[in-house]
Amino acid sequence: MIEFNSVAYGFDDVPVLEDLSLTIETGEFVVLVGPNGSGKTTLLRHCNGLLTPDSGTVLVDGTPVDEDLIAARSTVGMVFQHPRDQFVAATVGADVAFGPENLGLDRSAIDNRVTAALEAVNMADREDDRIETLSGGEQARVAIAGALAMKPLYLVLDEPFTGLDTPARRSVRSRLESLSDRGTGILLATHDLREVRDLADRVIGMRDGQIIIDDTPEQAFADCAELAIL
Ligand SMILES: Nc1ncnc2c1ncn2[C@@H]1O[C@H](COP(=O)(O)OP(=O)(O)OP(=O)(O)O)[C@@H](O)[C@H]1O
Repeated sequence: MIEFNSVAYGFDDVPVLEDLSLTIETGEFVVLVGPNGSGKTTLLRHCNGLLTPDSGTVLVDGTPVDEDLIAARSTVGMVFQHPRDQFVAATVGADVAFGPENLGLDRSAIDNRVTAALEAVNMADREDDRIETLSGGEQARVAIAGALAMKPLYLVLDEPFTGLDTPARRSVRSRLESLSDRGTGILLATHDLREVRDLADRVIGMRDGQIIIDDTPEQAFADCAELAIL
């Protein structure tokens, strides 16, 4: 379970999140929507300690994130908005191996994780490909594989469809669907609720750093239209 308890956060004393409380259950598929600047990315970055609350707490499976960053980062995988900014190596295999290598695993365990993560995103046998030669959709899937290689219980994705063409969106979407089916909790921020409405268990709508909708996809879709937050 990822828990936000009365979290407040500001940049340079400008408040962004205010008294925000939220619980995401293990295995849930939660979609986060809201206008530009409503605080979605800021919220997501608290899930694995990239940002620390000014007040309040964020807990992952009961442990405050800032008390055990390694545990939080192994449990919560993060896929950023522009996958290109996330890559640390020139080839697919080396990039996906980077996280497990930092866990100090032995080579065969690392290789197994890389193979499984690439299989999960339909990129098996592409380990030697150079990242710069991949399409946008393939890069998005490699970024997801990099997070999966840490065997996270939760996957947090910030606008994973941005800049992708239709086939690539479909492909990322179907990967997320199968991960969710296999029990990975997913928290995904998007501008386009339609894209993932049928995958979501629950939709959270934000405005001005606060949660104003927390409902089933059907109800939330209607509320988003009414509140003009999409
Ligand atoms: N590094 C930063 N320094 C100062 N202000 C920031 C920083 N990052 C975000 N902000 C501000 O915090 C507010 C929330 O931004 P955030 O990126 O969390 O919103 P968002 O809902 O993810 O927006 P978008 O949909 O455009 O990505 C905005 O007013 C933004 O300008």
